[in-house]
Amino acid sequence: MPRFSANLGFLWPDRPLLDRIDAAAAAGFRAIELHWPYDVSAHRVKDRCAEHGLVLLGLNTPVGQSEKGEFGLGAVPGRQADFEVGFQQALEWGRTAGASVIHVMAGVVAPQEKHAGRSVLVENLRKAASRAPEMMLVLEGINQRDRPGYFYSTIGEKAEIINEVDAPNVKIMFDVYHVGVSEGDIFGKLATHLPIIGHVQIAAVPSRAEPDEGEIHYANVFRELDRLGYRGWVGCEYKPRAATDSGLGWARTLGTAIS
Ligand SMILES: O=C(O)[C@@H](O)C(=O)CO
Ligand SMILES: [Mg+2]
Repeated sequence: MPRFSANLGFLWPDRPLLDRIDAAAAAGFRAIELHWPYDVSAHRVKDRCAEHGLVLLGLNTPVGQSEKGEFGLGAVPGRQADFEVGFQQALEWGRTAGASVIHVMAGVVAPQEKHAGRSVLVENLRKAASRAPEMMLVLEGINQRDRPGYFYSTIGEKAEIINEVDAPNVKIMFDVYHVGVSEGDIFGKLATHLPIIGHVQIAAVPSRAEPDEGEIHYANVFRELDRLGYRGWVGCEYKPRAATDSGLGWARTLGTAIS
């Protein structure tokens, strides 16, 4: 069965980041992943993870100007210089904290700019990948219902970009929730793209709650990941229905364990 990581962007939202790390350890998680931890000291996060023996996986590049609707800058024409600054910030924070993964966020791109956005993203990724050879850079499609206009929502689009970038440390973040909402055929896509899948995330479809309700039977997804030989982490990136701890029973219901 998979190894689970607690996504502290969504789990234990009622407490500060360092307390969320304590909570993840107390719940039995052996790894954590973050969204945008930049207002917390990377040294303190590193120390707190070390206290609990937790692996810190990764974080996201900054969103840019969220008040203007930006949600990442990787594929946004004209914002290359700001992307570089943001990537450097993610890299420095991640290196200091001991992370090994950076989710390079592509961003929202107008339909008429998509063609240019693709070249921008490929170029940005090539530079980023060579600047951070020890990090795995992951690309995630976000479904159009949650984030209209996001640069990509399908696994195929990301696979094409990765092929074009042609760097060994650029991979897919396969968020089963987004794939389920956007296109389905989870097993087919896992099998086709397994060699370039660097990280997996889960949540119920369509609610994005604990992975024990809705359209996807996650016990089967976990078995399929095992059958395919996936050896990476599975990030629990769901929005708890109520208190995070009271919802953790999903693991036992699905025949697995958090740790
Ligand atoms: O799926 C998501 O939304 C996240 O993985 C993310 O990093 C951006 O919000
Ligand atoms: Mg995700």
